[in-house]
Amino acid sequence: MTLRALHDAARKTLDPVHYDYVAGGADEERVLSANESAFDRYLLLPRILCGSETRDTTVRLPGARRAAPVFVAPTAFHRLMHPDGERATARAAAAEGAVLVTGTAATTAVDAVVAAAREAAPDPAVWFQLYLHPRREVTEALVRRAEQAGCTALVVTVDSAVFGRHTRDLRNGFTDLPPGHAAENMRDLPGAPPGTLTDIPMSAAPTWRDFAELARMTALPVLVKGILHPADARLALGHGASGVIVSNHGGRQCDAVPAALDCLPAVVDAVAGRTPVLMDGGVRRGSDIAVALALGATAVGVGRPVMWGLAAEGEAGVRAVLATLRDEYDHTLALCGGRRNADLTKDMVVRRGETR
Ligand SMILES: Cc1cc2nc3c(=O)[nH]c(=O)nc-3n(C[C@H](O)[C@H](O)[C@H](O)COP(=O)(O)O)c2cc1C
Ligand SMILES: O=C(O)C(=O)c1ccccc1
Repeated sequence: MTLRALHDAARKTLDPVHYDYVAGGADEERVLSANESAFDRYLLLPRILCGSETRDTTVRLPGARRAAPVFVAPTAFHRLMHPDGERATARAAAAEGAVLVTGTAATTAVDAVVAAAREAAPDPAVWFQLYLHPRREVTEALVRRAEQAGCTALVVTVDSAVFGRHTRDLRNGFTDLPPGHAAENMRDLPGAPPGTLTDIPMSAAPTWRDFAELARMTALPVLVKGILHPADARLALGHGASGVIVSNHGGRQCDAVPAALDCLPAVVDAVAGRTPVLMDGGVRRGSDIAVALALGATAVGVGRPVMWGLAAEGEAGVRAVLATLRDEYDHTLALCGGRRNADLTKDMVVRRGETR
């Protein structure tokens, strides 16, 4: 099954309101389309007669060596996609050797997510995504839940001082989760009772002080997700971040920002090798992974494709998405004369219409 076929199958099986929730973006959905079309503006310039019969696509990330430079980006409410929800995603990611970033908005508690991953592989890598909460004790309780569950890194999302205006959800009147579904990690924590789309309180004015405080709360590596400006990448390093994720939240927050891929090179320059630079947004095929790596990314995240695989075929569908991306990437690497990820360098990408 190709990613496109899984997307079509998901669209057919899902409640159209839930399909729209995942597919949609903010406002006029300009950034949503820009993320994907940015990849069409870059082309690969392969090197020849320098390849290898077998390639090493493994990647070293904070707290984990993984099979391929692809991770599952944090997305909310997997049980809206499939009854097995996050457990299926966790088993699939672990079996395929990919990092799973599970998050505060998961419909399965983080300890159950890590337990499911461990059923599929002895040494999975599950990271936990959270927001800076208005109340420090809520943030701290989530950090302890993630640590106790066995997560190996934290991801703090910093592009969501306010919820994005999701046009399709507003049009569809989608505000509450169906009965029996909730943001399980929020259970028994102060704040609104779980059950609505927006019941995860987020600080409306988070600061670097709050971030640094969180980083000091834990011995786990902490990555910052939602960096677009190179100066913020430098600040992240100065405040104890173990990695940055260039992301515009899949076009679901500010609808007037550049494509994530277009923000990558300046962040890579600013970080200058001091920490891994991850990116997400619009990655749909193996050659997209190769382009992002050539532009300096250590690994790329996928959000919606995983949701479509989950909706279409549960665990098998997520495995198909991750395996397809890895195979396509390995194939592209071979065609570019690469033996390992680091062989993809900046001189091997050109803008459409240009050559070296
Ligand atoms: C349905 C949905 C829910 C999301 N929920 C979260 C979330 O809870 N936390 C977060 O940091 N990012 C969230 N994101 C953003 C993703 O982590 C990621 O940045 C984005 O989906 C990447 O773009 P892609 O879908 O084009 O791969 C969500 C994205 C989608 C589509
Ligand atoms: O939908 C989203 O993009 C998202 O990030 C989110 C976060 C918390 C609760 C629900 C959705």
